Amino acid sequence: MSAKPVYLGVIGVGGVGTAFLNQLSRLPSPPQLILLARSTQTLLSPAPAYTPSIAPGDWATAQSTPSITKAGALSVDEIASYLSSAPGRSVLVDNTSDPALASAYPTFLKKGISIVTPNKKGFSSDLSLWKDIFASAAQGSSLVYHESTVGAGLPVISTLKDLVATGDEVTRIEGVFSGTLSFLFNIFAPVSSSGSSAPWSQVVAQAKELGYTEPDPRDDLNGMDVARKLTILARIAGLDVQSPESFPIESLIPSELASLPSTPDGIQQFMTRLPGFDSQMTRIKEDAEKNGKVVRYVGSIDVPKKEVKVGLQLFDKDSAIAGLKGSDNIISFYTKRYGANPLIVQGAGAGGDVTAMGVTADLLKALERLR
Ligand SMILES: NC(=O)C1=CN([C@@H]2O[C@H](COP(=O)(O)OP(=O)(O)OC[C@H]3O[C@@H](n4cnc5c(N)ncnc54)[C@H](OP(=O)(O)O)[C@@H]3O)[C@@H](O)[C@H]2O)C=CC1
Ligand SMILES: N[C@@H](CC=O)C(=O)O
Ligand code: NA
Repeated sequence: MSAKPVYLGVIGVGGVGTAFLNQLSRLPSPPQLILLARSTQTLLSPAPAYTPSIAPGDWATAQSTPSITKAGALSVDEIASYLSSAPGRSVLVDNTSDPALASAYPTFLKKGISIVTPNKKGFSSDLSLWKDIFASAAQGSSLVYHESTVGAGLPVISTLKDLVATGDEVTRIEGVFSGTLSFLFNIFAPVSSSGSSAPWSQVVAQAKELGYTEPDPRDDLNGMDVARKLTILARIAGLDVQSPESFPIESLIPSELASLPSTPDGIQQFMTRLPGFDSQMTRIKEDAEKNGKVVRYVGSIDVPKKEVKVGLQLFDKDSAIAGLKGSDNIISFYTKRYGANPLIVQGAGAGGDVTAMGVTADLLKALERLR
C-alpha cells in the first residue's frame, strides 16, 4: 500500500530553518512542502491543486519560480485554512521564536494540522496555553512534537516522556541547559586558567555569530531561555508550573542595559554597549578562581519539593559540569529506577544543524503516524 500524501508548511528560515530545509531535501520520502514563510514573505503551492510543491533544496530560488504563488505575511487563519484544505494530512513546522505564532498552535491543532517545532514559547508560557495545546491536539486528532525545545537535538524530551510513561518516578532533573551559556563559560572561565582571556562581551558576540544564541541574545543572558526549558521539563514531570516567571531567575544582563527595547536596534545597542560592563563578569570569574573553583550557569528541578532553580553556581574543576566543552549541555535525570546513578544525556545543546536534527527527527515520527 502506498503512503498517504502529507503536506508541509514551514515558517522561519533562519539558522535552524535553513539547516532543517537542507535535511528535508535529503529525506528519501519527504512530505510535500507547500508553504514556506519568513517574516515578510510567503511562498505557496497554488491552491486548489497544491502542486507543484516547493523544492526544499532550492527554496531560496523558489521566489523566482513562476508556478509558485508569492504573498506577504499571512495571518494565522489564512495559514490554517490553506494547510487544512490540502488534500491530505498536514504538518506545520515552526522554526521561529515568535510567541504569537506559538499561541496560535491550538487553532492549527483543532483543524487537524500537526505541529513540529523548536520554538519554546508555546510550551513554556502561561500554563493555560500548554493545556490548550494538548487538549486541542486531542480534539483535532493532530500531533505535537517539540524535542528541540530542550537540549536542541539531544533526546531530552523523549527520554523524560519515556521515563514518565513507563511509570518511573522522576525525583530530580539538573544540569546545564543552555548551549550559549555553556559555550560562554567554557571559553571565558575555562578549567585551566592559562586558557582564553577573551573578554565576556567578545565571547557573547562569538556565540551569536555561531548561531547558538536566541534571535535576541538577551533571552539567553537573562536566564529566561533556561527558565523556559526547565518549565517545559517540570510540566512533563508532572508539576503545574504556572509560567517561567514563577521561580527566581539569575540574570547576567547589567542592570544599566536591562531597559533597552526588544527591537533589532535594541539588540544592536546592547551588543555595542556590553563591552563597557565586562569587568562585572571578570569579577565573578575571579571570585570563583580564588576558591579554586569555576563558575557555571545551571538549573535544577526538585520534583517532590516542587522547586525550580536557575542561576550561577560554583563547581570543582574536576566535576563533569566544569569539564564540558563547546556548547555542550549535560542533563541528569534522577529517578526511582535509576537510583543514585542518574540517567545522563550530554552533547551539543545549540547550533543550527543539531537543532534541525531534532526537528527533522520529530517530523519523521509524525510522518510515521500520519501516513
Ligand atoms: N539556534 C539554536 O541553537 C536553537 C534554536 N532553537 C529555537 O529555534 C528557533 C529558531 O531559532 P534560529 O533559527 O536560531 O532563529 P533565527 O533568528 O536565525 O531565525 C528566525 C526565523 O524566523 C522568522 N520569523 C520570525 N518571526 C516570524 C513570523 N512571525 N512569521 C514568519 N517568520 C518569522 C525569521 O524571518 P526573517 O528571515 O524574515 O527574519 C527567521 O527566518 C527559536 O525558537 C529558537 O529558540 C532551539 C534550540 C537551539
Ligand atoms: N539559545 C539556546 C538555543 C537552544 O535552545 C541555547 O543557547 O541553548
Ligand atoms: Na532535545
